[in-house]
Amino acid sequence: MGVVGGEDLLRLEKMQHVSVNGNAGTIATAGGEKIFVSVRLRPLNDREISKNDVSDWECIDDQTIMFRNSLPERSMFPTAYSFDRVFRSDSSTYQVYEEAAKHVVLSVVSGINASVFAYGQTSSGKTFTMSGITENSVADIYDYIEKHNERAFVLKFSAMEIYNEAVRDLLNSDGTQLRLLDDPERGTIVERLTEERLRDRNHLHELLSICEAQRQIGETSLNETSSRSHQILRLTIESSAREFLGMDKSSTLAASVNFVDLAGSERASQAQSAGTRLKEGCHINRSLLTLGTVIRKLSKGRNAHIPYRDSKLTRILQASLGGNARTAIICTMSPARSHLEQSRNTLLFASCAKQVATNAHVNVVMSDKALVKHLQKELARLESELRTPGPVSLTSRSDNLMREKDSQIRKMEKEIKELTQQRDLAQSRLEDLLRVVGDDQPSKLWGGFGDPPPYSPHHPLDDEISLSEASIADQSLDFLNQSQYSRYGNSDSEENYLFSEIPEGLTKDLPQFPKDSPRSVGSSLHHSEEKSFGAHVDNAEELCKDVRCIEVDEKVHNRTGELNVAAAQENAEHLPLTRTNHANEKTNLELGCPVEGDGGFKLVGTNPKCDIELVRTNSKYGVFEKRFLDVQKTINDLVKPLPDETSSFRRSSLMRSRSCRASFTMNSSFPLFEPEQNEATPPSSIEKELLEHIRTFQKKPCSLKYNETEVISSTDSQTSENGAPIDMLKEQNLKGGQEENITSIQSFVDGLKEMAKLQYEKLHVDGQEMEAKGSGNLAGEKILKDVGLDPMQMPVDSSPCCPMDFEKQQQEIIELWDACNVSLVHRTYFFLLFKGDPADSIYMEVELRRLSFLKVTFSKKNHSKSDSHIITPASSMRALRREREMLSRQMQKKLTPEERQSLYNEWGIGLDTKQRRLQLARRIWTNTSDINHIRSSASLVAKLVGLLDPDEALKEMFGLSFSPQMPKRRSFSWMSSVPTLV
Ligand SMILES: Nc1ncnc2c1ncn2[C@@H]1O[C@H](COP(=O)(O)OP(=O)(O)OP(=O)(O)O)[C@@H](O)[C@H]1O
Repeated sequence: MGVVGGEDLLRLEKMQHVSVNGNAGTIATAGGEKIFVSVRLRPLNDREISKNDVSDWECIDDQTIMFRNSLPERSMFPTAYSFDRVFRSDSSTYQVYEEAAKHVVLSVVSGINASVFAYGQTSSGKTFTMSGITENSVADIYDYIEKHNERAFVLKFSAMEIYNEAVRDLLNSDGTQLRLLDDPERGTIVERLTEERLRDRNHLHELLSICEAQRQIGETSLNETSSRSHQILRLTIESSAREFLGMDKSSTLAASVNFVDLAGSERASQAQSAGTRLKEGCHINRSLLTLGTVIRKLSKGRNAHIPYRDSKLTRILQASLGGNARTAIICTMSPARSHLEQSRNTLLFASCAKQVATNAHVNVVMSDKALVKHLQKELARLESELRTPGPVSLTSRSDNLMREKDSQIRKMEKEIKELTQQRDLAQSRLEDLLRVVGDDQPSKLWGGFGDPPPYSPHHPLDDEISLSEASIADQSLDFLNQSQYSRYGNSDSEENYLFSEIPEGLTKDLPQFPKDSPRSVGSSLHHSEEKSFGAHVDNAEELCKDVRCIEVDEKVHNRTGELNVAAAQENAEHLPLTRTNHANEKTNLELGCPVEGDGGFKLVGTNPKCDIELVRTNSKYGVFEKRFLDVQKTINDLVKPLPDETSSFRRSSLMRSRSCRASFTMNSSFPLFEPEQNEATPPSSIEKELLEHIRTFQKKPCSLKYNETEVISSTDSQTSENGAPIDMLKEQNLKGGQEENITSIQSFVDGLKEMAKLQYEKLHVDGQEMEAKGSGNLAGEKILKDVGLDPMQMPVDSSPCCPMDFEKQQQEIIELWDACNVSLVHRTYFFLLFKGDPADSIYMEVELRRLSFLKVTFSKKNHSKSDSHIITPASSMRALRREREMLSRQMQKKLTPEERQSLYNEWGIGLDTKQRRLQLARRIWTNTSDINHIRSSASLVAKLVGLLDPDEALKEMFGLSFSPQMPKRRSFSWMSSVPTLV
């Protein structure tokens, strides 16, 4: 872009058009214009040279600055950054001015606001650069004025600094703090700021010297004359044509140019600041952080809230950053290796700034005289309109209009009322359903429906972090990292400003690496003072991944909310709902409890306690109990001492039961196993018979149910996706035409019991036949064949429940849980419940098969997108992540700070790191090969979810403690365990 010359000015003036609503108007330039961003590298200074520091940065061309990978361990980092212009360390300030600032600065003479900023770490050369820029600008502006006698120019100058978040007038030495006021037309203005009308350029130079003298300077270990404040020098130029040249002579162009020399970001540790310097550093870093946030948000577009008001600096510079101004930012940086991280932060800031577009206008000011003239003309036009009689008198026309409008308004009001009622109703239903589907994060679910809460620099998750001033100074100086941390993990609200907010241009400009490569560009975002760069890469990668997930997550979250609702609705439709007592319903639903109705229960709790409660409070519990006792009796009958002579018969009964167990898991009401397993092991005739029988009673309403209603307990929810297993099962049932088959552990156990009964009957019949034929052994063998097992392959003592087998199975299950992203709460329950008791064998086996099936399903990757109820690896992963977030919140609620601290120590989480709770939640249940890790994980989760008496609660959860009279399962042989199992 060239310098605005006299011809440009004339052209602009010809374009003028003036708003009639005020005495100031604007003419838009063509579309938004991006901030012009340049980078200036300074030479190594004496201090750096004396410390044998080396230069790590090089400008490889006019637009690209590159990090020289002289250190092998840093070779993984992205290295190249492109900007509008980059300047080598030997570039002169004049060159910088000419190529990076002049075109912006001189817009001011055309009535366009302009701003030039210097941004960079302390001692990087901001003041050095800005004083040269200001000087050259003043010279050029005055040269321009002198060459354009046809216009009369009025120049005014004001100067301020923001020191420790207080605004001070640099042209007034009384040091009073100035207030900021909001002017509807002019934006933020500084009250009582001195504005000197300039006589000539010397006058301006004098004032500049005063400012220099007034500005807060302090010595730090990095800069002997470090600027401790942000300085804003403002030159306002008004111009009007001296002679009438065919344009409206009475209008004036007015614009300001700001020269902004920001204070430098600094690490307290590096600057070795203390006391006053440290306090200054904190203020500097904080305001720079806000500036970074504003720039970053602007770089993403203007739809989001831009927190200009979070600092005085951004408030004052609002127009320059995203409004009516043409802006150039010069980022200064040291090439020294010791400042590597700071330099990278500067480049990231610059990359963001590059994406920001401003919307500069030509500002035209009308004189009062011209305005009066314009208004008079307008008045005359309106009067003449009034005087002209139309076909309908004006009064009656306006009356009609009024009536029409009134009726429209009434209609709309009615509509609004109806819609509001509908909305409220829908909302309350939705709320209920959301609670019902069991996500314990209502706010999170709702969060997606509204705006995210306003940004707060102090994130709730940071609440455990007590920062010393020094650490604030350090931590706040990295605008990107800081914002990442401050938002990271807050799934309740916004958590989404992380990697996604890195300007696209940056990635474009950087070397492209494979997505999964540690070279991924995102790695450049993360930074932590204490850690090595190598470590940053890993962390940043992880962080960026998370960031992506979180971003996706929020969308997904809303979607999940919808799905859950849909799922709940669907489930509700398929459940035998009965009339409900609405007064109780609300509370029960809130508790995640089933709701008792007149004739049964309206289900759908996720709270295990409520499921238990259901059984106990059910008016038909007696029926349930009787039913149970019947089954139990049947079972006992089944395992009554069998005829002595038939030890093989005993064996075969065991084998049958095992075989049936297997076939049950394949074909019974646990449809997860249906397709695959059938192919693998075709059912034998007896199995077919049993299965047919099971299907029949499943189709018979409530034949196995203890009541008219069905219960889906939380134990059904065996992956993290709330409600998903139910959906999945239902889906499959529907496909298989078994619509009424609502599966639960409860019904699973019921099925087992029923099978046992069938077996017993079958055995009884066979036994009789056998007796009749006098060949018991043969009958035993027949049965064995019927169930598809070869007695030779199944020695009687081959119980899978010997400790070795149990551990093997347990390990397998743990691995599969991990692979299938199974809910941590489910894992915990299961793990704590099944500890190697032989009686657990069948449950272990079922779990193993269920998980194997799930894993196979996951690996198929053929879920149609419309199958929203099917669990996919991605959906279960998301749900697992939400569960971990929930657990991290539970840590805050359930653990004392001391307990947390000891856990952090135990789990190797640095006490000075951020998001410790989340870190911990993310670690649990991850090391599948370490049983101690698994134990600790389970015990922690149990504590967090309030599992006070695991032994008691868990058994009920898994439907094992039906019988109050049954003692703790302590059966030590597989044989004796059979009755209790089936
Ligand atoms: N491009 C350059 N060429 C030569 N010397 C430079 C250059 N940039 C800066 N310097 C020197 O480096 C020192 C620090 O510069 P300066 O005071 O401008 O840094 P700063 O970024 O304004 O620091 P602070 O934020 O602490 O105020 C000064 O002595 C200055 O003369």
